[in-house]
Amino acid sequence: MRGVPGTVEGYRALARGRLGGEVWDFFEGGAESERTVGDNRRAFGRVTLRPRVLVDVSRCDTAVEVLGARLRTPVGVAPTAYHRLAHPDGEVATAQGAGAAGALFVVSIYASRTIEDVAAAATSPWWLQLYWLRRRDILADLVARAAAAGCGAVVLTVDAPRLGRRHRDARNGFALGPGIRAANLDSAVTASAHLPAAGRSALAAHAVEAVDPSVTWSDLAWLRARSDLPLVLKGVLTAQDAALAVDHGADAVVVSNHGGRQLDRAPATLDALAEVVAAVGGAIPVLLDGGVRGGTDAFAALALGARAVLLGRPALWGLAAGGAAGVAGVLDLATEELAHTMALAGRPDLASIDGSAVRLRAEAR
Ligand SMILES: Cc1cc2nc3c(=O)[nH]c(=O)nc-3n(C[C@H](O)[C@H](O)[C@H](O)COP(=O)(O)O)c2cc1C
Ligand SMILES: CCCCC(=O)C(=O)O
Repeated sequence: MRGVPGTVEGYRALARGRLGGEVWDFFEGGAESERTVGDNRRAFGRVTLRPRVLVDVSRCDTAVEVLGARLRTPVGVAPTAYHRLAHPDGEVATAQGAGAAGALFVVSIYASRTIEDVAAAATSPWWLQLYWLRRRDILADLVARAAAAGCGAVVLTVDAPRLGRRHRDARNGFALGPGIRAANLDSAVTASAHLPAAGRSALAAHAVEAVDPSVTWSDLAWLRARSDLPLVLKGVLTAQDAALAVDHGADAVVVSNHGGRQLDRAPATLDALAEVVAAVGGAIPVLLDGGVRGGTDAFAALALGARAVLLGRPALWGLAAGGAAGVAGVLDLATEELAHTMALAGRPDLASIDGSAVRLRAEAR
């Protein structure tokens, strides 16, 4: 990659220059007014850091363990669909980039490379994200394949019984071209994602067809019975659902509003984090995604109780800008910024980043 960016925003600018308008809109966009997309960022803008001084920070250690995964950094890659939209090597490049950074990679059920190809390229832990498909036989087959390939956990996304209304994609009549497909799903199931129609997103139409909107807490036992892998629920935003997740045996939750792409006016994830952490009461790890754009954001989320954070769009920017090197570049930048913030805030390891390290102002400045 020529002209390696020194900031995550720099990768965004590079990606914008490389991606077609429709793909850019698909990556960048959110639901309805995109209010929640902005709120995720604004919440980080309200954070003030409270530094401690005269602490030995000659070594700042960002290593963390999550559900048995040993990671060099608490900044990982969130599941996002169809990485070949960003780079011809798709999720294989993402896995290589995450591996170079020692970071977690959560592979989407809508990955455009096979689980087996991703597993062969991965040198750091990876998990598989699922939507609850109407075709349970396909889900059962996927979790078995993932376990055989070395997957560390299954992440069930619970905030998308149908896709959010994303006006950019509808306006663009966004559909997948013939060259990029959900490589882990039977083409009979995915055909509708390739059918363009004026004024609607083919992906949204496909989701209505493919995803089972009737699933409830009691169905989790079905998934549990088909896999010994830890089960992570992604998309929890309230204390009530956090408590239910613990009651139903979830091994972790991800506080997420899907990057503002599902329920518009859902709370910013940083604002929802405290109530989820309190409700879980230390029983299981809590992760967060949404609006994390660097190590200082990660520091704030960790201080408010997250064990780790995930990057959605920034990982796609890195991938579009420079393939595996770009993904590693984004993750390394965030991790270096985290270590730097730890040093200047007098918190040399992740355990020392507690609630006393931050304050949330009422309004962003
Ligand atoms: C282009 C794109 C595709 C996504 N695809 C998925 C997906 O397949 N499964 C999923 O659970 N979440 C998906 N997400 C949501 C991300 O996992 C994550 O929650 C979100 O991007 C985090 O916010 P951020 O982009 O501000 O970092 C997607 C997000 C984007 C931007
Ligand atoms: C049916 C594709 C879903 C991808 C997704 O979750 C997203 O675009 O946010």
